[in-house]
Amino acid sequence: MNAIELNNVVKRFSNGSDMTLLFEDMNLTVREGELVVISGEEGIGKSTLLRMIAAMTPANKGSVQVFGEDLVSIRKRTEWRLANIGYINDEGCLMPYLSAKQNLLVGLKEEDPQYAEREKEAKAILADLGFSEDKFKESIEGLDDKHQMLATIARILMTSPKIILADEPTKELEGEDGAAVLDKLLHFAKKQGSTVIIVTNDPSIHHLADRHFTVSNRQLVEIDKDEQVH
Ligand SMILES: Nc1ncnc2c1ncn2[C@@H]1O[C@H](COP(=O)(O)OP(=O)(O)OP(=O)(O)O)[C@@H](O)[C@H]1O
Repeated sequence: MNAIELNNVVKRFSNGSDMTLLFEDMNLTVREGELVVISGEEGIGKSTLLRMIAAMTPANKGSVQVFGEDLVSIRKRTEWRLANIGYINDEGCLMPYLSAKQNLLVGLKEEDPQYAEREKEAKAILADLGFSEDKFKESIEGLDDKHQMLATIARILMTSPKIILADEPTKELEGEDGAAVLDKLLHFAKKQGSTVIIVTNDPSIHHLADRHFTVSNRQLVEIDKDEQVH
């Protein structure tokens, strides 16, 4: 089954008399479970593409479908997003004064019947991502960049999203740290059967992708694996 299908999409933004045309007759099909990487110059529309798939901004023309559902017809967007999409970026979706574990359990009270089960899951995810006991009790703002990003990923993984959209997830991390974080994310995504789109210009990630695209002439162009520079 196709997880994501964009057909003949036009996307533009108007700022007063200025108009930015980002995509024109753009098409993309991503199969369930696939890992797609998108790279390209700054300002070319990569984040906007992810935001269209997450129903955060609409296409001006054409259709965007996720698991066969046209995003135009979705009524409760926030609920739909929470149920289907895990969106990772460096703006962070975590509360800085809470610990990683508390962030994973936000919305649950200790007396809730499902608390114990969810707490077990949270601990297992954090431990798998390499958190030691004292690290997952540390407040988010007390963690280093790598563990902050891992905590963000853990929060997303707690919801077992069908689709993970990651916008430059390793931008703030140095070489090996970035690779280690990404390795964890991809390992979990595979385990959960999630479909993943990663926007990144980090060449060390490109070879991990099932398919790699860039944006050229307002369309997505697939880069042949053999042409990639490592
Ligand atoms: N909500 C908006 N209103 C107006 N213009 C916007 C809006 N969102 C994005 N843009 C413009 O669209 C262009 C593409 O932005 P986008 O963030 O999608 O690019 P990008 O390829 O992800 O670049 P970067 O690597 O800098 O994040 C930019 O010129 C940006 O200013």
